[in-house]
Amino acid sequence: MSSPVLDLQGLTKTYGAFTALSDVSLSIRPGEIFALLGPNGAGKTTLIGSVCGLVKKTSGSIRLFGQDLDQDPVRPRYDVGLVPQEINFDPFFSVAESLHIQMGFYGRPRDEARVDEVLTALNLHAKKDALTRALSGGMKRRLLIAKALVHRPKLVFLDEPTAGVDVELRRDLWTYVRRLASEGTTIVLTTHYLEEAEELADRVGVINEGRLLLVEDKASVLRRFGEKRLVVTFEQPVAELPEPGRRFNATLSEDRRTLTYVEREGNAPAGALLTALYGQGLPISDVETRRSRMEDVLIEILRGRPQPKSA
Ligand SMILES: Nc1ncnc2c1ncn2[C@@H]1O[C@H](COP(=O)(O)OP(=O)(O)OP(=O)(O)O)[C@@H](O)[C@H]1O
Repeated sequence: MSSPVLDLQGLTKTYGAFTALSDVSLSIRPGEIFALLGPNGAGKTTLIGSVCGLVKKTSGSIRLFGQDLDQDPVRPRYDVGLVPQEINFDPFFSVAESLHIQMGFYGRPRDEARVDEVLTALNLHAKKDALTRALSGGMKRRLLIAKALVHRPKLVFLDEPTAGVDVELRRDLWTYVRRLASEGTTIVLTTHYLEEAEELADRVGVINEGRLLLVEDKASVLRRFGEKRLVVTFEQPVAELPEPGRRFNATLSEDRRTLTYVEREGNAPAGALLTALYGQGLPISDVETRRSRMEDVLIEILRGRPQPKSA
């Protein structure tokens, strides 16, 4: 496998007696979209800040593009972009000017075409000459993203990029993030919109109280921690749990009209039970299935279901 874009070993950050990050080891692969998930105060922003130079780590090592930041804290960071949680630009610059300043800040030459390209991609070109303070909240967020990307970083941190933005912008951003990743940019995303992680991520990491609990492919996490629930409603109450239901360990409601089956990894598929029930000729009035979402899965993990081996 190609060498990691970012490699953390034993990363720890303490504030006095408080430990914000505890012995975090994590490798981010080139071109992946990695979602770092966890509750408020888990340590996500502290981790990102340590890589971007906003937080001074207490111990451990950070290698960016193969280079140890203790040895060279500046050069590798030129290829990193950060979309911070908080809006932080000078209100007196125009949109275009703030992007030119950003490029200069990252040591890139002035490049009108690049600024136009990023503004167009983020649907902000019409506001090119507006002062940043005259932008709406959603436009300010687009500009934050434009600023993080204008210098063509190889690794981009998106720290809750869609907090407080409308559905349309969220969808636009997802499309854009996918495009960046398909072009080879590596993305690390934190979000409390778990649907966002479910949509975008290749892998997820779950962090809580400064400790990384799990790192795994998204599909595998959903499969292993998630479940599929099949609810079958019969037209009339049945005398007892029909035979296929007993075989599958399904349950019957008190009114004997509804059968529920929970399919977890390793169980027989819900479809097989449904086929068997139809085979019995019992009149069924409704069938409902529900698959766990990332939100359910995260709650399960944070509740401390037996931990699998991390990747
Ligand atoms: N400068 C600081 N001094 C003391 N404690 C801090 C400081 N910065 C962060 N912390 C603490 O470190 C912990 C981790 O904070 P962090 O901002 O990394 O969480 P987070 O996972 O990004 O949370 P959120 O989802 O709310 O943004 C929190 O308990 C926070 O209060």
